[in-house]
Amino acid sequence: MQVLSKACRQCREGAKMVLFVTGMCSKKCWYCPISDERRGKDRAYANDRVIIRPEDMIEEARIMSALGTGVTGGEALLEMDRVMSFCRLLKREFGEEHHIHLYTGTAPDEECLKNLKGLVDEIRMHPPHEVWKEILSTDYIKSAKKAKEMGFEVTIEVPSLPGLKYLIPALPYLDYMNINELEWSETNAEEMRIRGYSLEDNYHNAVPGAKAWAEEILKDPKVHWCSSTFKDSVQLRERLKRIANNTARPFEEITDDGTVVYGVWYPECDIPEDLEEDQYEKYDDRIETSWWILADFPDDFPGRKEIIERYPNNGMVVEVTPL
Ligand SMILES: C[S@@+](CC[C@H](N)C(=O)[O-])C[C@H]1O[C@@H](n2cnc3c(N)ncnc32)[C@H](O)[C@@H]1O
Ligand code: SF4
Repeated sequence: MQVLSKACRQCREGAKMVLFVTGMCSKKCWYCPISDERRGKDRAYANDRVIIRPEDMIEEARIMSALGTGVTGGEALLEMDRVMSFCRLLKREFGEEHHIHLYTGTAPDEECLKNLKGLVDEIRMHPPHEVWKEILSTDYIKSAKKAKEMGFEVTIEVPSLPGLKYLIPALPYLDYMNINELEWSETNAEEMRIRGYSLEDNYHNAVPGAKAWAEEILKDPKVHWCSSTFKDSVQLRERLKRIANNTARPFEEITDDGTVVYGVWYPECDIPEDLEEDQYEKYDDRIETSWWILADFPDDFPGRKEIIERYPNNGMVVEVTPL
């Protein structure tokens, strides 16, 4: 039976915050999907929120009721002090049980692991594609052995590329292996085309054939396949639902996609007396209330009316429907 890591289980529930420590990285993986907006910039984000002060990160974790955090980048370990102080803060605020896994393209040595001990629960290494063939003679295996000895959970996570079978001998040194469906992005598109890869369709950023490369290694129960649709839809949707449950106003409806829906009325008369106070919010030019009140009783609300669907907590507007 497949064994799923704690980090992956929390991610599936939308309960893992993504902590992007820095966009800096000295490696040049041709398939790296990091966006131009983030790549090479020393700026930190908690999910999509820029971190100006550490409290921004705590606020983001709180708003989604995060049970854990995935520390990523760029190369997070280039900013060791920042990683340590962010993780320390998260553990202090949310308790030891707040599960932290850290992505790295490096093979952390003993000194680095000592710094992370007690702050990070799982080390998730990404040996670049060009070393897969000789994986057993790389520092990634040395690092995996040391990390396990020190009590970390140890995972290798790589994108699905030809040659995954070369990683099979690494499995005994690991707790888990994660194969990400190869993801197409604006920043790796040119390199993908050079290698003859194409885009599945206009709606998904998956590359056809990527699952077939993983077929053999996936027979091992330690190995987990993470599809790009899963990342784009399930993970995001579940996180939005958690944020919506914490932030939606009493008159907002939470959808199965984790968005919120409400009505907007630009009034041409006074607010009807039977509209209870917690059922609306008043602004200079408009009233926001339940969408169905405006849709079911249009004559009680003369003036322009519309239904808004948006990401929770004042997020991006998805749809505006005039009534
Ligand atoms: C983008 S990296 C950033 C963190 C760190 N620099 C590293 O390489 O692990 C995060 C994860 O994405 C994976 N990855 C890299 N390129 C990918 C691609 N094109 N599609 C899917 N996953 C990819 C890596 O294996 C790694 O596990
Ligand atoms: S190590 Fe990670 S962030 Fe750096 S180039 Fe490779 S995939 Fe991108």
